[in-house]
Amino acid sequence: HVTEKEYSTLSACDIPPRDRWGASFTRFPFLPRCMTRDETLMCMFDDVEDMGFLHALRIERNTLARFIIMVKKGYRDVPYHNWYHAFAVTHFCYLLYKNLPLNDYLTEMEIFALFVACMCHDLDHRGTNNSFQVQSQSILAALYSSEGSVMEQHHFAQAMCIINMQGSNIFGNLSSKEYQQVLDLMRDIILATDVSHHLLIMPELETMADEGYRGSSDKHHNLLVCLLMTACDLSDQTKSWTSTKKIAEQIYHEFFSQGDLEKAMGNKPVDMMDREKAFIPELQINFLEHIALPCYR
Ligand SMILES: COc1ccc(Cl)c(-c2nnc3c(C)nc4ccc(C(=O)NCC(C)C)cc4n23)c1
Ligand SMILES: [Mg+2]
Ligand SMILES: [Zn+2]
Repeated sequence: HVTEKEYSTLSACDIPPRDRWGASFTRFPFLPRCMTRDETLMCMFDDVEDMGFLHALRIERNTLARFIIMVKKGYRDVPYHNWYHAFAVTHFCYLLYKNLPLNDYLTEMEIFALFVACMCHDLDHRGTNNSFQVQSQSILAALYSSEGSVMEQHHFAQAMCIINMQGSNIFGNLSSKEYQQVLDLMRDIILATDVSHHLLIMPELETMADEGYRGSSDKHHNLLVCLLMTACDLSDQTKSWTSTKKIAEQIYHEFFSQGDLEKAMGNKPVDMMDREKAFIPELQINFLEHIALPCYR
């Protein structure tokens, strides 16, 4: 539920982002996590406005304001997968838009779907991963384990709940064809945030990088949006060392809490989630070497 007071402040004033946040706001070194919680809402609104999506997709300002507030409410207060993660990921998508010629490679609908998927991609995360859902026989595993990507299916379902709420359907003024298209894109992109999906498509991404991107290929469009989504999801790794190190601490806080839960349930956690076994520097070098660096390269 969003009160009139909450959304009216957000949708009221429109100052250009550079004037409000400074020139660094649109550059890759910008640290989105240095903003206050209230500023993140205005910043997210400015990102959408600055990309011209309000006009292009006929979104009413109050609808966008309510949507952003509902998405923020949809995140839990867990160490890493909280609202600030969603905000940092989404702002990086804006940085990609401002610093790279995305329009040469993707349609406007794909870019918009990517941006909204960034906002929603970890909705209602509990700080535990897919294997924990199955292991603990959680409600989400009961709902989704047959199709795999348990958490990612839940994140998408939560996004659809917000979209279907009166007053926050930012896709409400799209044609029925565009509406179906953007929801299909959202689903593909959010499901692609399952790290095992990224590992699966890495060979295809390397082939596409070697052979060159073909704008005429639907497959290449799909591979590129998935790659950019992962680039946004991992974007804390592209910032200053201080920031990156602080994020790693948040991540292992979540991982070790899951490991403690698994031990309490009589199960053996994987080393990276076992605070007695994990050696963070080595784990991080492996993650950066095999997943993060190849992604940005
Ligand atoms: C793209 O989806 C996700 C989902 C969840 C997380 Cl936490 C991350 C993520 N974002 N930043 C990081 C950093 C700095 N280190 C990480 C170290 C390990 C793993 C991990 O899941 N390893 C197991 C797997 C390879 C089988 C994820 C890490 N990670 C990305
Ligand atoms: Mg996720
Ligand atoms: Zn994420």
